[in-house]
Amino acid sequence: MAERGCRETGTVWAGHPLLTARLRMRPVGDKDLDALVALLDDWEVVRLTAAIPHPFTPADAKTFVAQQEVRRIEGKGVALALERTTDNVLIGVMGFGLEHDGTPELGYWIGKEFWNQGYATEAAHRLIRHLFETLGFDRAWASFHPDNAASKRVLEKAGLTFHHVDTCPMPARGTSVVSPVFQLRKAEWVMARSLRPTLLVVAAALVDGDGRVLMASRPTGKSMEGLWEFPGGKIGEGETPESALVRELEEELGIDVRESCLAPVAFASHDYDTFHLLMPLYVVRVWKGNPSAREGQELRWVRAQRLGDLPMPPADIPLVAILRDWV
Ligand SMILES: Nc1nc2c([nH]c(=O)n2[C@H]2C[C@H](O)[C@@H](COP(=O)(O)OP(=O)(O)OP(=O)(O)O)O2)c(=O)[nH]1
Repeated sequence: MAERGCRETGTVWAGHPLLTARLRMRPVGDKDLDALVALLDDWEVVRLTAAIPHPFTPADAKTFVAQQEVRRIEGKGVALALERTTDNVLIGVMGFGLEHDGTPELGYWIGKEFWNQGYATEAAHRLIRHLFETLGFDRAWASFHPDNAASKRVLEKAGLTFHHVDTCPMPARGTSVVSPVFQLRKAEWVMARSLRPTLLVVAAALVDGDGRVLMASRPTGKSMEGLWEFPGGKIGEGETPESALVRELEEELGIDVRESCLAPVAFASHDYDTFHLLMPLYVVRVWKGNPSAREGQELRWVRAQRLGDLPMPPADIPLVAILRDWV
């Protein structure tokens, strides 16, 4: 490990959940016991993993959670529950350990009903950023069973490449296997990230006479579907943020807003996996027409104090506290 990030040496967890577009990642705990058994007592999920017993019982889940707490406290590694933000459902676990050679080894599994939906890649992107940016590691690696093509794809999408092969023990299967070892260096990761575009989006907090804010659900089939966002959209070529917002509000909600009625109050600056989002937020208190859902979204008027109860894109979460003061 070269330099450390902004954390003390020996710390493997910064204390705050890691957020992705669809997931909240936080240490596993007792509240996950039932869900762990439900997802892991499944031969298809565990057959290519090294250390997960089969069958997987409630006692195994208790032992796992207790062991992970000790590892985290001792600074040896952390296992993060992958919780879906829209419904708080546990979909799998991803984490890392320093036991092998002091550099983080990634490990993960996803419950069968959540396979092939991009969750592991999404979580891996976020965990790698945590390792390099927050914890200051300069390399991460992972190995996988040679029959596990899905695991290989996840690592490749997260930017890891083949490094060497190694004999890996699989204690829970009573064997060992010659496995490919993939790795990613921080310098390569920084280079790949510098190629991502910055996406300019503009959004509005429409506030009614009762101090409620209009939120829109992201429609089915779009990224982050089901999360609640501020109406708005991408700033087109030749548009100012204000002219783009006036256009978007007409297209999405059928309302007529004057540029002079847009009050800039905050902005979001957020790293998504494939782009960086820069999004000014304007408060709008005056408009013509009744907002109606024109693009398949659901609309909801929400008191500013209750905005935090809605599942939102991670970029929007810091905006909620600011809006509470404004509205
Ligand atoms: N309008 C809006 N977009 C948001 C918010 N928070 C947030 O992360 N975004 C992201 C989601 C999208 O990636 C992008 C908005 O672009 P858009 O509204 O034109 O998006 P879209 O879903 O049609 O985009 P796409 O799937 O076609 O790329 O900004 C928000 O509060 N309001």
